Amino acid sequence: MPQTIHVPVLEVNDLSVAFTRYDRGLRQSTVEVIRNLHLTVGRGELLAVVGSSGSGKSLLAHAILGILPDNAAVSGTLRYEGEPLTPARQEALRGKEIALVPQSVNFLDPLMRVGDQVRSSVREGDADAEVRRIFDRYRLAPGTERRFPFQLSGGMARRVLVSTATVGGPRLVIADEPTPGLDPAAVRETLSRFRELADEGCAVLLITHDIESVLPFADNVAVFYAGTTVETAPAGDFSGDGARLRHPYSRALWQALPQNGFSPIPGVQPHPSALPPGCLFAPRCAAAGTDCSRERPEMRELRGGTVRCIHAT
Ligand SMILES: Nc1ncnc2c1ncn2[C@@H]1O[C@H](COP(=O)(O)OP(=O)(O)OP(=O)(O)O)[C@@H](O)[C@H]1O
Ligand code: NI
Repeated sequence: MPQTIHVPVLEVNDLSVAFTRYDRGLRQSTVEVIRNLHLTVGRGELLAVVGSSGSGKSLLAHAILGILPDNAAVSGTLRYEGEPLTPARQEALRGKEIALVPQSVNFLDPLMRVGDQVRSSVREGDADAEVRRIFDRYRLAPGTERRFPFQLSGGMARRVLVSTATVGGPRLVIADEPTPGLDPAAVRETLSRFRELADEGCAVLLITHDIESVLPFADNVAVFYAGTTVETAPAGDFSGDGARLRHPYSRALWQALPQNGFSPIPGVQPHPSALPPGCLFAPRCAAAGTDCSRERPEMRELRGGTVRCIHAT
């Protein structure tokens, strides 16, 4: 028997995303908003991506799908099922094998009945039957098909977005903040659906602010800070006082939760156009020494996860 080689569904290696701005007349400046970003998601894995607003989570999703605006320059490598994810492949797979649950319900076409929107994402089989099957799965009543987006509640619109993304049987689902504005029961319900997709063999990348809600459903967590990953950890490492976490920022995020004492982190995340030298978190880090400001720490493996901090043990 040939040995099974474990290839991740998605591999992101040294990704960077920069935007070119034309300030005034011919003056042009480039701002790098994502850099040195690494992550992998495997079959059956739910990877939660957490980090504060503006840390680059949505841009990562858009880079994977190939839907960044024209003034964005991307470098690094993306691999899907072991093969480079070229723009042509992104276009061919987008909305099919690779599906996005977008951050905003405004992605629904306001002038199109929701049944038609979901139907257009069906890949094989009887389209009407597939739409009924997926609506049933996400507890959307049959009459929902004929409604327009403005006739849906926020929670229903979210479930329509999930239906659209999953009706075609994707192998990689990227959900960008799929639960804002939902009550706690609806949040758990939505997250358990993503867990189900992972259990069926899908690779799921779930972007969220709500680290606490996602933990029971996630296998691993990638922590973003100022446009890069500072740590990847098994979800179980987010527990107790956070001692098992590797990066001071992950620990700070964890300790900022109300049930963990609500200790806020002093300072703010640096703007992409004014990054500090060395470690990006150093100016806010209680454990930082002068050595932290010398160079950008490399991502390294540590205790079953990865970390970008020279002092982590
Ligand atoms: N089209 C653009 N041109 C220039 N800068 C941009 C553009 N889109 C996003 N950015 C910048 O890139 C950074 C990352 O944005 P992104 O939307 O990925 O953050 P996010 O982590 O998804 O935040 P949130 O949690 O608020 O959704 C921000 O500083 C943002 O201002
Ligand atoms: Ni976002």
